[in-house]
Amino acid sequence: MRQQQIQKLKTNQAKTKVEAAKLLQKLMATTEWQNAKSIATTVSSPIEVPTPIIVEAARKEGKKVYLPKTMPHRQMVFLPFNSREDLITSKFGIPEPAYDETLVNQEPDLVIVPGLAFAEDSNYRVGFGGGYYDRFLAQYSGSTVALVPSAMRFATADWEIEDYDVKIQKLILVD
Ligand SMILES: Nc1nc2c(c(=O)[nH]1)N(C=O)[C@@H](CNc1ccc(C(=O)N[C@@H](CCC(=O)O)C(=O)O)cc1)CN2
Ligand SMILES: Nc1ncnc2c1ncn2[C@@H]1O[C@H](COP(=O)(O)OP(=O)(O)OP(=O)(O)O)[C@@H](O)[C@H]1O
Repeated sequence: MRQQQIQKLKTNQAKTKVEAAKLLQKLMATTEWQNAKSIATTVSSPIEVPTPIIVEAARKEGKKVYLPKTMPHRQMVFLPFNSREDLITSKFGIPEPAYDETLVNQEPDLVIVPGLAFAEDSNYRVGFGGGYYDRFLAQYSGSTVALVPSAMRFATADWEIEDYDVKIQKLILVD
């Protein structure tokens, strides 16, 4: 399912990019966004919802922006995003902040959760399969949202839901 979905997202890259602007507008209208002083997002790959516009919007509103860094044992920590130049590309090809224990923040006010597919009726998701977000979200108590372009949207989960899967609090959908 994951491989099939990656292919679909590749085919729909241009459409996802167009929809991203609308998704950001809807995100900015939520109370979760408006109340957040700190937000966590990712450095998007080409098949994902582009995140530079999210970072820009957050900065403009004075919100602190955090990015994930993957750690041993499939752990993930969030570190401040200051400049593109400070990021180090991981072995998975994703630029990440450098590790600094004193800067880790595992409770940003709002986490924008990435994924490959989202179920509209249950808010369950499929990610890249590392289990990083499921492990993190099991410990996290703030707000979670996901930006869902049409290519990631499913009326219901046609995949297996596992015990460790964590629902996203709010899915932002295109009209
Ligand atoms: N843009 C973005 N950044 C992100 C995520 C994401 O979904 N999107 N993540 C969301 O979680 C984390 C990284 N997720 C990962 C998920 C899976 C694998 C993974 O399966 N790696 C394989 C090697 C690749 C392969 O299968 O060939 C492995 O560990 O064996 C790595 C990272 C943190 N950063
Ligand atoms: N809270 C957890 N504790 C221990 N193991 C976990 C936990 N959550 C997930 N896992 C393990 O991680 C593996 C990957 O999970 P899954 O396939 O749901 O990843 P994903 O949600 O698609 O990926 P990601 O969260 O990185 O985007 C599973 O094999 C599962 O056993």
